[in-house]
Amino acid sequence: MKGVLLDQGSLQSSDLHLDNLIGEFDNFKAFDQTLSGQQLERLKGSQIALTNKVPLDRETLEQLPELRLILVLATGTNIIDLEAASQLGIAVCNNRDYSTHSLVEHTLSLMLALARRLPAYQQRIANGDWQGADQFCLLDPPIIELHNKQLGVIGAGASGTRLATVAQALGMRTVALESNRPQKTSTTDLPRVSLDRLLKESDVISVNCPLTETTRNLIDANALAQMKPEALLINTARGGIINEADLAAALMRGELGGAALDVLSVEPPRDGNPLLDVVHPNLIITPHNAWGSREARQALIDQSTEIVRRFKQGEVMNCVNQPN
Ligand SMILES: NC(=O)C1=CN([C@@H]2O[C@H](COP(=O)(O)OP(=O)(O)OC[C@H]3O[C@@H](n4cnc5c(N)ncnc54)[C@H](O)[C@@H]3O)[C@@H](O)[C@H]2O)C=CC1
Ligand SMILES: O=C(O)C(=O)CO
Repeated sequence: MKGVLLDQGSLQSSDLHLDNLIGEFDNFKAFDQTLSGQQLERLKGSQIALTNKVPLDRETLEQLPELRLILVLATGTNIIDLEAASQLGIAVCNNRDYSTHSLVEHTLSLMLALARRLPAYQQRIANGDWQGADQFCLLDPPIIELHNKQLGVIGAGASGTRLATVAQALGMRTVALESNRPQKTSTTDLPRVSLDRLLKESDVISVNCPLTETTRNLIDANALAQMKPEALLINTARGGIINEADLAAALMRGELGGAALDVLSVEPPRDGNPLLDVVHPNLIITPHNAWGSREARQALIDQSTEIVRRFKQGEVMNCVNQPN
């Protein structure tokens, strides 16, 4: 079995054990980075393509008759043309629940930093405001206490439910918007609500769903207008779920309490992004590294190894499409 990993550099794998994964292949080749247009030449003759964020479109897949499996080294599979893969009989598998602790710890940091207005206070100290103050403390801008506030999670899967549990420990009420059947989230602690109710009633909103044609631009100008003026919005899922121009405009008009984003619609944002130009006292942007603890990255490699091992035995684990 020949496998090609297109973007090993994205894993920062020097502190990881890759031997078991590589050992599953007769022939394994890894590239640090694969630029647009290089996918076809690199994947020719391989049965398994491994990719974290290198896209695989229909045109490329149609020219890879030997490809049997695309193993996405991530949970989000929006970089793959799933319909084309299905039609061409190529299975697409993802990694599940590998980074939940890392992602939720990151999201919690963002939520607390927004509520405590850490970016604004850091800036005020850098400006010398505390040093020259009349009183022993600064209390402007106002601090939000999360206890008794409502967290609304969009997507009650691995990360959304874990985040809700952690938020409950802070004394937050939690609700969820979830498209799946009610098994995972039928507890009274995480009642399901409509998008309208979640937007109108939540003090903190966290996006934890995949980017699909249904969720693209889910949070647009209309959705932002429904949110409380002091609401905090966090997105650790995918950039395209929030309309970035609409969010930038809402922030600049002062219509939102703050926002924290770990993901942008184009990454890295080489050509800029409307949100990178926003000057706002309560905006935090992190470089898509919520998943990136060493533990999570090793779990990703270990789960991928298991997927390849089972695939060789004829079982398709974590399949996200319906290959013909
Ligand atoms: N920033 C980062 O480092 C990371 C980002 N992610 C992103 O976060 C997303 C969520 O991750 P997990 O919670 O682990 O995935 P998951 O698959 O366990 O949960 C996603 C949930 O969203 C639900 N969902 C799908 N469409 C929906 C819709 N239209 N409305 C409401 N709910 C919907 C699903 O039914 C599922 O329960 C991933 O798809 C990925 O794009 C995941 C890991 C790390
Ligand atoms: O797992 C994911 O979906 C991520 O975005 C991390 O690469």
